[in-house]
Amino acid sequence: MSILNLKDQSLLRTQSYINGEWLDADSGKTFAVTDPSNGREIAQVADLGAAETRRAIEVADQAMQGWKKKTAKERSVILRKWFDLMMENQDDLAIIMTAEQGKVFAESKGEVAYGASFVEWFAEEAKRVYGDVIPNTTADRRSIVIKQPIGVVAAVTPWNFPNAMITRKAAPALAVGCAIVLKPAAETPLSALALAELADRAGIPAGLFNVVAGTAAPEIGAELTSNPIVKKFTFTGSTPIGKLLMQQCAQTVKRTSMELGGNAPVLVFEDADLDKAVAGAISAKYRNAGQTCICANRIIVQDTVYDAFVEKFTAAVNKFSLGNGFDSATTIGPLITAKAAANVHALVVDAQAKGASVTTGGQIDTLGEAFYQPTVLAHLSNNMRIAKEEIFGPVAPVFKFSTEDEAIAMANDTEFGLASYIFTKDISRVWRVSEAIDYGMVGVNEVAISSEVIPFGGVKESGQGREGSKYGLDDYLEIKYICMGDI
Ligand SMILES: NC(=O)c1ccc[n+]([C@@H]2O[C@H](COP(=O)([O-])OP(=O)(O)OC[C@H]3O[C@@H](n4cnc5c(N)ncnc54)[C@H](O)[C@@H]3O)[C@@H](O)[C@H]2O)c1
Ligand SMILES: O=C[C@H](O)CS(=O)(=O)O
Repeated sequence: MSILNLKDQSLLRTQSYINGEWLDADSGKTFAVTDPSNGREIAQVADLGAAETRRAIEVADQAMQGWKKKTAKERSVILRKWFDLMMENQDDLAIIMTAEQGKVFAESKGEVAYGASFVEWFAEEAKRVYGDVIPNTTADRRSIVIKQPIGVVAAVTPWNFPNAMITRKAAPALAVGCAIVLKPAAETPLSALALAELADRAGIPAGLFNVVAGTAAPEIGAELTSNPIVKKFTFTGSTPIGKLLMQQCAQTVKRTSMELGGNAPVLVFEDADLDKAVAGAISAKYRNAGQTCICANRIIVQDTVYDAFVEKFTAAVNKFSLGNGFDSATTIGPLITAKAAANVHALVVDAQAKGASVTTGGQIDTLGEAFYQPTVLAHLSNNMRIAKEEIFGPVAPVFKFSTEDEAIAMANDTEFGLASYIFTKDISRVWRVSEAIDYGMVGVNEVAISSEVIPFGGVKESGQGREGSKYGLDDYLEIKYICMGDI
């Protein structure tokens, strides 16, 4: 009996979806999915492993042979139906997401729409996969370029966006004619399985979209990264795991896409609109309780406006309401686990021990061990762990700089390079700083930078490849050059 009050209870799937069928684990084992806000069990989910993963890859290869021969328009029509079904079931998908991931319900609804937008976008982009006719160097031949689906795709995704991180991969892969085998995070499999249910209803043929849920991530991952049938491996998650999986893919020379960790700076210059900068930094820091890859990880403010910024920012943080994501009064939910909250607290304790001051928050909340108080730290220094590590929680360290060159140096003093944000009214400074900082994405006086139409991705150890936008198809296509003689 489900504890979730869904309009359509059949969206709550607990078996994996392989070759168009709902399957238990070979072992019969299951694992618990729990609500982070109270530890209550939501469901027992079939706990699959490497053997089932291998079978999923094999059926994906078979299913792809027919799918890739369909026209882009035929694939587009089916993907559009998947989009329509996601939006028709937005509330139920959001209930499932808040229950297993903890995010505020309004954010869950937003993520479902965001996830659906990738399906809508790539249903259209599929019809614009163009080739080239190359003006040749000799008159007796013609050279053309065509683009073809890369092959069976394997995907591994994180718990923090349990819908959108899946469709951001599955939609372009399916759009160009690939099949995909997905391993979602064990913390949030129900969102992935609900997507599979809707894919089935949309008429996505059996074997094309396969979801293998399980707790044996290393074993499932080993199969996905080593099986020679898999031609593309796409990962969204932490940088350490991304590096490991890239190494595993090397043995079969798989093409990889990596969407990894971040350490986003927010640079606030003295000429910025301070209220706009505070509002932007608040949004960039505390979305999803600070558990996004592009969250503000270091807020870096010019010394002449530092005290005013900290005062305004702290006042805004004190307006947050910590609580259960289903409570309409809640503006910040729990972290994914008690361990996550303890990890965040360790960063705060380390900073305080090295001289940081807490202007608000700074503790695991009495609401429960997964609840971390919205926190602001001032008087930071570069020797603190929080200056270098991805916080992944609702803690805002506010650093100070004096000159533009110092701000750029501080922003670049990290192995990460995903998102960054600049607040200034000086248009010359916008260009100087945007071009000087080493990041895949730069928000200028704006932090809501993500959508399906933009190339999302990072540089350095934040990953490789881009998801979304017209560039998002490239990761799932191979270029073929054909030279035609006897002209
Ligand atoms: N760049 C982006 O677009 C983006 C988006 C979301 C999250 N992230 C990053 O993801 C991290 C948070 O997510 P997380 O905690 O789920 O990350 P994680 O790396 O711990 O796990 C991500 C996925 O990898 C799986 N995994 C873990 N170990 C594995 C192994 N040995 N073999 C195969 N699979 C394995 C997990 O089960 C999960 O499905 C943060 O670093 C965040 O910045 C990046
Ligand atoms: O956490 C990573 C997500 O990609 C963030 S966003 O929702 O795409 O901005």
